Amino acid sequence: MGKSPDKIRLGFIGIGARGTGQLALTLKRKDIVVTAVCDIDKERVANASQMVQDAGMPKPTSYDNGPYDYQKLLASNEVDAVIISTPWVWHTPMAIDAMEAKKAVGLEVAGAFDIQECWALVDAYEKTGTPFMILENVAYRRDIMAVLNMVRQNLFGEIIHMQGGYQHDLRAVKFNNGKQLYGGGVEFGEKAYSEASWRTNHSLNRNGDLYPTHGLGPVANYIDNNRGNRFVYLTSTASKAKGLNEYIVEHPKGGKDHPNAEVDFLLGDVVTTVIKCAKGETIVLTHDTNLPRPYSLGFRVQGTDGIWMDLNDGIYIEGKSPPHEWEKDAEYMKKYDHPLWKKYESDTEGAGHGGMDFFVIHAFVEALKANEPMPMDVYDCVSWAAVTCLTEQSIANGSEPVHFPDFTRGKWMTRKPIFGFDDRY
Ligand SMILES: NC(=O)c1ccc[n+]([C@@H]2O[C@H](COP(=O)([O-])OP(=O)(O)OC[C@H]3O[C@@H](n4cnc5c(N)ncnc54)[C@H](O)[C@@H]3O)[C@@H](O)[C@H]2O)c1
Repeated sequence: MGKSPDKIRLGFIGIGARGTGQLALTLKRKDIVVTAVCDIDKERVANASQMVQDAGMPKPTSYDNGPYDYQKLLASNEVDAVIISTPWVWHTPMAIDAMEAKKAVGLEVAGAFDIQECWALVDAYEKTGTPFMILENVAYRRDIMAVLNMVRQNLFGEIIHMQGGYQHDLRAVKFNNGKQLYGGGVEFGEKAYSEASWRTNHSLNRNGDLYPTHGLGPVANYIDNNRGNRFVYLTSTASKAKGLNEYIVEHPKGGKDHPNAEVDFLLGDVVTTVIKCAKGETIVLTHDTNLPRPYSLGFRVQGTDGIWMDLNDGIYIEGKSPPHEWEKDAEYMKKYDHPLWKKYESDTEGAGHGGMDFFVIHAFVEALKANEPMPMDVYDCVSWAAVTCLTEQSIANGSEPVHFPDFTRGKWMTRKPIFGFDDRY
């Protein structure tokens, strides 16, 4: 990969809300140097460049010359790896171009548009052998990793059923006034800023689970997806779509006469999906981003000996817990705390989303330095992301069952689980 002896030379493609956060985290590390920054927004590039210099690194090369300037960054020999944090339509072309240019890829999360796109990612990875990691941060949440320990130590017995989802009131993310990140107006598309300028269009035109990985990635690791198990088929059902319209009509900057009050959003407010796995488990996945609600990913893990849920911080283990009563999970969380969290707790301070964002960058960089497989790889990425286009298909056809392709081409039967087994990353 042509890396410098002890430092990975990183380029950032897309330095908006998420990319800036990832950049700030990365700049705290002594084993990376940020050599290139790229965005179509010149201000964001200038800001990122300044952040890099303020961290004591040399001025990175700026790529801000339009939507394809990232290809120049990829062609340069000043980067070993890239972090891609762009709008969803760019993920696959950028990741494929990066793999072909032999730049290791850390890719932000998204859902897929179609199955061909998923295969194109797999093919590029298999053809080039370039390291690829999907940056699914929730997999590293502290309770999620403690429960991974519990699952592996058989606390719940044989796993039967799991739940998770993206249950996050995004109304103030999907609409703003074109000037600020969250809220302040009911504009989307060209008149809006950050995610409201692109993400909301997906709610307008698509009906499916648009953001599956935060809910699915963590539980997929519990059942060794693509490593002894795999998703076989799903069925999906969408509720009616009302929340976004109501938000526009009731917003002080909106109202029933605002042009956006006429817009018909296709995305059902609550999309519920059931995934059936090869080893017989079921997973219920929820996408719920258009209605008032507190944030909760709604995890549940249930086996022949017990159950855990995050919503009530509750656990019940038959024979250990008082009969038919939830116990609070705090003691279990301490007892089963994952070695990674014990080891790196102090490094997680200030990292986003309760510290879990530290681990996802950490894993990417450490696996690269060690020249070892990424803990969440291209097969994980596509099997989770495929949920989006498969749910669109299921919903469009009256909740019909839709089969997952076997993206591993049979290797799921022999691949060994690696996520969370290593106390380095
Ligand atoms: N893992 C997480 O917790 C998490 C949190 C937030 C966002 N995300 C993901 O991160 C990604 C980015 O989201 P965001 O919130 O930063 O959005 P954003 O709109 O704030 O940032 C996207 C950036 O990409 C830039 N861009 C667009 N086209 C480009 C191109 N062709 N070349 C270079 N730059 C380009 C935009 O100018 C913008 O600065 C999305 O996939 C989103 O789902 C993940």
